[in-house]
Amino acid sequence: MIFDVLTLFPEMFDSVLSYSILKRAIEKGKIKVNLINIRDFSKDKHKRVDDYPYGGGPGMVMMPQPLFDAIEFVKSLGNIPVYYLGPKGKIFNQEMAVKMSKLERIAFLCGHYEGIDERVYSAIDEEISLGDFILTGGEIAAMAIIDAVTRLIEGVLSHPQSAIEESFANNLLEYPQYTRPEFFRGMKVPEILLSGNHAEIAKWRRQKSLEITLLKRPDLLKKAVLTEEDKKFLREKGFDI
Ligand SMILES: C[S@@+](CC[C@H](N)C(=O)[O-])C[C@H]1O[C@@H](n2cnc3c(N)ncnc32)[C@H](O)[C@@H]1O
Repeated sequence: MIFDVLTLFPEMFDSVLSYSILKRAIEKGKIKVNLINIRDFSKDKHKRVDDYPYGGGPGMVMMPQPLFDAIEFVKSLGNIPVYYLGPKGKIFNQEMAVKMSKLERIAFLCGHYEGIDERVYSAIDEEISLGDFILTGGEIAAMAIIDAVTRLIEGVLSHPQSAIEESFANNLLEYPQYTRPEFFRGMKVPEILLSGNHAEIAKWRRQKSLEITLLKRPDLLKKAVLTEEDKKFLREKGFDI
């Protein structure tokens, strides 16, 4: 899968792409991150990409010309959806990550300063937000999304089961995980996990997953695919289903 990233700060991506799963995904040829510097598209003799907002107000706004040209360059490479990363967009989630992971190529436009000239919205496909807060630029949001999507691409994780069991995969939060030692500061690993009884462990994990989701994110349960046994368990815990 190819990610095209339109940014004023391509160097910001260096460290994130040089470690762990993203590094290995690049080495294995599973993903390619094509960093495109928006400044290269500026027709201004000083390579300016921002200007003062009409009507006054603080900060600078990214000018339409370099952004339109950069987006049109990406579009000339193929049928590539261009997502603007901005706080007014649909909030990113695992379902969107799964959909994106099935695409061959996708582009992200990272804003900066006070954001982009409103007319640029006519050139993008959709705006995606990382959450209800303001970032300095879209770069960190693009990195987060690239990371979440890459994990879902076949052959990227050495244990593909991880992506299936992780939180949000089925609109349930993941069950609790433990590792060595068995005892730590008076806290003991649940006995069932030491039993070697895989069927009972699977049952315990499923119930814990339901319990944690009920406690921390009951909103997710409405979208989760639940068995009759799950529903019975949740009813016993007082959930109206
Ligand atoms: C400082 S923000 C501009 C915020 C803008 N003035 C507003 O109030 O909506 C600069 C850039 O950061 C990015 N950004 C900020 N918050 C974001 C979020 N929650 N998700 C994704 N990108 C975000 C956008 O690309 C935006 O153009």
